[in-house]
Amino acid sequence: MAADPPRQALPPLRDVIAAHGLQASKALGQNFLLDEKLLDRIAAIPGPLRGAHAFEVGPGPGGLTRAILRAGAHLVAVERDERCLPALAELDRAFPGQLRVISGDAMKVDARAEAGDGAHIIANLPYNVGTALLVGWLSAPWEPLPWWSSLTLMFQHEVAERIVAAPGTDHYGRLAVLAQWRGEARIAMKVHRSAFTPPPKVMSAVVHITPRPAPDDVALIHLERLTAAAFGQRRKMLRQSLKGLPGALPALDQAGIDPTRRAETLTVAEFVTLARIMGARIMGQAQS
Ligand SMILES: C[S@@+](CC[C@H](N)C(=O)[O-])C[C@H]1O[C@@H](n2cnc3c(N)ncnc32)[C@H](O)[C@@H]1O
Repeated sequence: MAADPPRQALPPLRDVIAAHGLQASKALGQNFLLDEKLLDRIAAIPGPLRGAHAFEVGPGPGGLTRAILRAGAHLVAVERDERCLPALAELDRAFPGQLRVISGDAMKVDARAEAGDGAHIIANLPYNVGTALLVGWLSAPWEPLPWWSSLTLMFQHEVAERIVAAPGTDHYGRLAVLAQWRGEARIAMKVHRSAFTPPPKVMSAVVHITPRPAPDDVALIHLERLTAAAFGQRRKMLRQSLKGLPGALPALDQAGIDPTRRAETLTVAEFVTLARIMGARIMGQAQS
């Protein structure tokens, strides 16, 4: 379906940055994307957005914001840098009724309350809070799905690799287990550093995550404790790294997992099985 034209012609993003004096701030992780074709491709990753709700962190001068609005979404965008607000107000006028901008820190905003259930989260994330925001969205209650429909998020390439990593690879760790327990995670697009203004030191990638229904008998807390202990000493055998975690060694035995294996060799399904057994044992002890 063709993209919605804005009600009034939009100036090129480079001119928006110049007109509003938006010198990029390193402290705010500002690396802007100005190529509108690239931005339209990113906004297309979640699938058709016409009439959908979307939530964006860090719209900045509004490049990705425009693309999401052109795709027909109703968007709530949270921006910490007040210098960007006039540029975003221009977008509000160009796409009337589609955009609501919240001036503030995304770490303190209740995204679910602001964007509503079913929203697609789409963002070129500031690198300093990107992982914390992701973990927050992945840790949201699953009932049996989370409140959001999908996550389309730009990270530094190394972080993207940690999210999608397979067992037995160097990047496999807590983030991979959490993301892949909760959803289907894939790298949807690699983005060269030269696409950004100013260019960051490293390459970037867009990760797309769609949620899968959570097994209702595994509590996040058990999976977190397990992966923290196991990957805290990732080169050690599980019988060593899990020694201090109550219930973990009997759970290994019950699951038939060789205690001489190392954390990085366990599949996400094996971690989930262990967490389920640990949780059941703790519940059983509490009831006896
Ligand atoms: C990588 S830039 C992306 C800008 C724009 N979306 C783009 O793609 O060109 C990150 C943006 O997040 C904003 N930001 C940084 N920390 C933030 C926070 N805690 N809450 C909300 N926005 C934040 C920055 O001001 C900046 O506009």
